[in-house]
Amino acid sequence: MVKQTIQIFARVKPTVRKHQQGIYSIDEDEKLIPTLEIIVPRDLADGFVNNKRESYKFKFQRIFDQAAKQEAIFESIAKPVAESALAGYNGTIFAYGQTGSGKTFTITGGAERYTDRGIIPRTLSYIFEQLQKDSSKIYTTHISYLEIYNECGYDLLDPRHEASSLEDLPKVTILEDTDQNIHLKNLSLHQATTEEEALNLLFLGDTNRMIAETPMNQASTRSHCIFTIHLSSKEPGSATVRHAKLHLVDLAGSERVAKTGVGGQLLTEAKYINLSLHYLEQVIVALSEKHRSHIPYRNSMMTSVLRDSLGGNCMTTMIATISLEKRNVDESISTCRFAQRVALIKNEAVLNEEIDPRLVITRLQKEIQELKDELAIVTGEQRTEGLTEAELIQLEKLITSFLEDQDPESRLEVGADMRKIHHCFHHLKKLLNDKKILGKSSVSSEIKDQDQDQGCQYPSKEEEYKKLQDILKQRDNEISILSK
Ligand SMILES: Nc1ncnc2c1ncn2[C@@H]1O[C@H](COP(=O)(O)OP(=O)(O)OP(=O)(O)O)[C@@H](O)[C@H]1O
Repeated sequence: MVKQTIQIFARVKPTVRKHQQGIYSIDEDEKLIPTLEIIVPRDLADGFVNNKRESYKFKFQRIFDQAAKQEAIFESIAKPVAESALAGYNGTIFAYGQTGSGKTFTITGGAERYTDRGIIPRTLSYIFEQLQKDSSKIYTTHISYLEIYNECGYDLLDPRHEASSLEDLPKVTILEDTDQNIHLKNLSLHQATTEEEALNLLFLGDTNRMIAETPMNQASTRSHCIFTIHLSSKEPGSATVRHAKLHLVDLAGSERVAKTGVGGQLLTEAKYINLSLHYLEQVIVALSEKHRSHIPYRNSMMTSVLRDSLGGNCMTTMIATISLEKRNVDESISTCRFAQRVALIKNEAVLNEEIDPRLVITRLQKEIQELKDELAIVTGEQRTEGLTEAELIQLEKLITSFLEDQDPESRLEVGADMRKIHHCFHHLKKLLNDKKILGKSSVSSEIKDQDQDQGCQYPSKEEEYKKLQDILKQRDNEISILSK
């Protein structure tokens, strides 16, 4: 078991104006815990952030400044989580921040340049590279991609390409079993055997997400997206299987409704988004308080789906995306505050190992068969039904490879089944009678036949015996003459 608090990282989005001096500073040396200091400009101090303080300090595991490359983000944040998932631990990486602060850029990446690839494609690439290297295990990878919009779940991997709005996609609902495990009904799981197949699924999901996006529903801003890599592994011949889920989550914009000042449909959306992020906050507050027995996971779909990631069996990482333009200072401060609370949550990740009942059944069936065979030999009770066509072919293959094997120690292993043993003897006899073998073994009789044709006579056993007796008698006579 690995006990760990949720790891928090901050990423500052590049500003349009190159020098946003005086708004923030990063101190990497302060007792070795990196600190982000946000300085509220004087003209804002009495405004949005209605507070006398001018400077706010927040601690993070690491802070990535504007120039940070996608590669560095992957190496420091996502790679360790992917490694744990490969070892059998659940993992979650979620990006949290206001609209436009770089959540999608960080999680999925930018479309313009290859180097802008985000955490999802890089993680897929890394995972498949590792799977290729490790031949000691058999791995299976499945992908699912869920979008949550206004408290409804949608399957983004619907392959029909018929969705013109989000509502056309299959609706995903939550089911809870008696052990309080969450199941997502209608969320399709797709096997990916190569990086390319997995990337195609990501592309399909992002396309469905874009198609379903209307001006009123700018999906990336107003919905939560959860891309999940389901990994399972087992050693050849073993019935123990390890499972791990790796959630890569792009949350909706975290800005507050009051400030956005929207109306109508957008207000409804903002209310929902706000509500689900509010519920996320409630869960996080409840988890960070000691002795809280009830955690309100069930209040929203997102917290239900991410239940294990928050205070459960998971290694979780949060990336606070921050836009430090003057007008975004107050939102950035609330993002950082949220992150500080998240950092208090303790998770306990366990190795998700289980015995696959199907593999156990197959192994036991084989064992039963072997025991039955042995018992039949011991008791003399033999199986009488004929061997199947497949069994006969298999036996003949075994005989051929046994005969071809140059190793004098090689054995013909057919198990303790008398039917198979008999068949082997029959087959060997047939081979012996085969022309080729007969040809070799009849050489001596052919020579004998030829000699007889030429008038040669071979002595019988009696004649040979008499001849030897004569020689013995002759030798005795010779010895007695010599001794005189
Ligand atoms: N680190 C970065 N480097 C370069 N461009 C960035 C970076 N972060 C964000 N951007 C750009 O800023 C814009 C907004 O970013 P993005 O869409 O990722 O924000 P978001 O937080 O996901 O917003 P939303 O809540 O609307 O989904 C995009 O054009 C993106 O390419």
